[in-house]
Amino acid sequence: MKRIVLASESPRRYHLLKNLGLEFEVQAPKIVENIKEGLKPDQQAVELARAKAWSIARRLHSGVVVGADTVVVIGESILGKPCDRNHAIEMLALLSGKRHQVITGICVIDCESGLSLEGAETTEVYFRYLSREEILVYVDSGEPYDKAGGYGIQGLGALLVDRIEGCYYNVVGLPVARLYCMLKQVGIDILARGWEHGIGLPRNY
Ligand SMILES: Cc1cn([C@H]2C[C@H](O)[C@@H](COP(=O)(O)OP(=O)(O)OP(=O)(O)O)O2)c(=O)[nH]c1=O
Repeated sequence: MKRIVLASESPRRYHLLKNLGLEFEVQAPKIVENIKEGLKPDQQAVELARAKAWSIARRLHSGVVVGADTVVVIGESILGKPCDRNHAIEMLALLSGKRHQVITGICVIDCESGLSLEGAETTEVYFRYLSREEILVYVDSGEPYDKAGGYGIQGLGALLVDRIEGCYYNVVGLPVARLYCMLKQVGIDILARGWEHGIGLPRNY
């Protein structure tokens, strides 16, 4: 069984993988998240996912490393995490009543063969019109700060979202179905592993 290393400090990515019944290790990626000029948003997300994965993979001789990076895109702007309260308020005001894209880049590296797979998944997210009051109350919940675009769809941020098109898990930071297909290409079948270990919903769920 190949060892899997998640190159991420994101608690969301950890829980999404854990929910699939996967055994894996976590190592914090060591990169400075510099955005290169001239790259399209999906290319930027992949570039950062690749840098995170390689920062761990270059020290390993075996196993498979997974890196990911999530950005929010609205028009020409790419939103990362807000740096302070005003920045969070600004981001949410920008997203209010509009459609934006959440893009997660993923990179999977098989350390033994050096094979590297990468891709970007896009989900369209439509926000409700948010009142100033709603934005302020939401920001003061503290939820926006460690999240791209300044919201978390998996938490109170669900109340800001009218609807989405595409993968929900992609918005939370890891498109698990896409990752499943990538891991299969390096010889890891999450579905079969979970089944072997009796992971899955109870019959009457
Ligand atoms: C839009 C959105 C983003 N996010 C999160 C997912 C990512 O963790 C984060 C974007 O930051 P990232 O830089 O992609 O990841 P990270 O810094 O949290 O973790 P690491 O680099 O160690 O892997 O925003 C949510 O949790 N919910 C949401 O609805």
